[in-house]
Amino acid sequence: MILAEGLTKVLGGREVINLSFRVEPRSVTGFIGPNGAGKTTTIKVISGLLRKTSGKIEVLGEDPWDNPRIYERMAVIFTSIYHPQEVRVVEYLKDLGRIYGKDPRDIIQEFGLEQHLNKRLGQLSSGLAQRVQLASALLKEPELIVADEPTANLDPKARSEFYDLVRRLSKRGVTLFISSHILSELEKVVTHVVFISQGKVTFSGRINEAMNAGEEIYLLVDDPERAITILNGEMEGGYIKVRGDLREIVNKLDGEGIKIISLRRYSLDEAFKKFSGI
Ligand SMILES: Nc1ncnc2c1ncn2[C@@H]1O[C@H](COP(=O)(O)OP(=O)(O)OP(=O)(O)O)[C@@H](O)[C@H]1O
Repeated sequence: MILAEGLTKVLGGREVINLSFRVEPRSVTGFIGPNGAGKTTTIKVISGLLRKTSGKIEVLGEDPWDNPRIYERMAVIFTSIYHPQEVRVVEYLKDLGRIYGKDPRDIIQEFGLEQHLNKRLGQLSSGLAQRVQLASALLKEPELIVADEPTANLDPKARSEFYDLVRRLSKRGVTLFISSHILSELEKVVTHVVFISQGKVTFSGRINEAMNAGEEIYLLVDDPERAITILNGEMEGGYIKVRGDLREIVNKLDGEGIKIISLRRYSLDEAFKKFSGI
């Protein structure tokens, strides 16, 4: 769906990205990196808003700068909605519906926008604006959605609604490429990740490969003092961090009558830090 090979972009005389990665069809791929890593620059090159400096970029099999026709098959979503603020939701969706030859009524219903149709785009809360943006993106029935920090301005409830939509779209077969640094939620929806740090890819692959790279296991137990001694672990936050075979660890605690309240292996955040040497 997206293929970058030695893709570079020079801005202000400096090479800000130099990347190789691939986005598999029907995946939900998280594009993860700290501020300034080059996510927005990469997404602008993918969207054909910026021309690459060198290397290869293919989106739906074409170079996005030379083949604007691919935009009929993809949608790009940014943190904020870039459309005339005084236009009403209903006019906006109807206009787009006319362009793409689609009746917007089903989408309006699916996205629960009926009671917001007369609001102007400039009046919408961030969550609602993001919902309208996604609804409008779907009017073209895209095969690929590229989203740059789509949840950055959203509160936790709106973020969780956004990720529910991502799951639904993914079930329909849409490929999604989503940049973010809010990893705790992205972790629940992505199938693949591309980690980027200082313009370079530090890991690219399936999420389980990224998560398996962690050797630590984090445990919340009802008797941490005793568990630390038994397992030779250390406290990290409220959790005990241990290394070793998961089954052996659980058996040892069971044998001592220590109850495990919660257990987790690794988070996307920790995987990112490990791969990026942070
Ligand atoms: N027009 C420009 N001229 C010069 N340097 C730029 C320009 N645009 C971006 N940069 C630099 O390129 C680097 C990558 O920026 P980019 O916005 O792509 O990062 P990002 O990962 O999206 O970060 P953020 O999460 O803060 O948006 C940064 O160091 C930034 O300062």
